Amino acid sequence: MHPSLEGITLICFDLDGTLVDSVPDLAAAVDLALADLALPVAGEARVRDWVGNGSRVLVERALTSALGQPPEAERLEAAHARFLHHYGQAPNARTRLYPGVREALEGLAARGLTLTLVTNKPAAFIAPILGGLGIEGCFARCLGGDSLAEKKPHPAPLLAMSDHFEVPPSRCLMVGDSRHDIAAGKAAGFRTLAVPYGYNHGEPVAASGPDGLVESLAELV
Ligand SMILES: O=C(O)COP(=O)(O)O
Ligand SMILES: [Mg+2]
Repeated sequence: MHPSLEGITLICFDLDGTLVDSVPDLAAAVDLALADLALPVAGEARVRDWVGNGSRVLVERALTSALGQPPEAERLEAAHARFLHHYGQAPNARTRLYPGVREALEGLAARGLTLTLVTNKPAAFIAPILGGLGIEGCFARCLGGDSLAEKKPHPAPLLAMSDHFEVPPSRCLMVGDSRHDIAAGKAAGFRTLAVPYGYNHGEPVAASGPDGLVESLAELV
């Protein structure tokens, strides 16, 4: 048993940058939204550093970069609506599971652990993405960035999982790629585990002080 799992019965997984490399499709939708507004496109490398705080903040960062200043509320709403439209058309065109993810999820579920998903991505995209990759059956419950009033780094969605499954936070593990996952996990009283290969605004996630770090989720099984 991996030391991070000792005493753990419930795991909350982050999605983008932890289970799936979704930046190619996120960047495509951001660029289509920018083009709709006759603004210069951003490209994958920059979008990678902007992911992590949900779709509205992603679009806000893209507009701020394109305009050289923060957007007005009306322009942000228009661009966000265009982003949601485009991303909804093809959330899975180039999105892929990271190596080891499928084996890890299946192995952990087979051991009787309760697996859940807590993403800052809008909830509407969760089922199409998990379904497209064939991993929807691994999760007992999923929450998106708009499922509750608060999203990560707030601990609310993690505590909602702990409450729902009646598992005390000390027996819960948050697994993620960004400082928002680690901060939410710490604030919820969960153990925290980081993966270094995802998106963390260009900084190493180890700087957030997770309880553990694995190069691949396959190490868990
Ligand atoms: O949509 C985002 O900004 C990030 O989503 P995540 O919480 O699954 O990493
Ligand atoms: Mg993430």
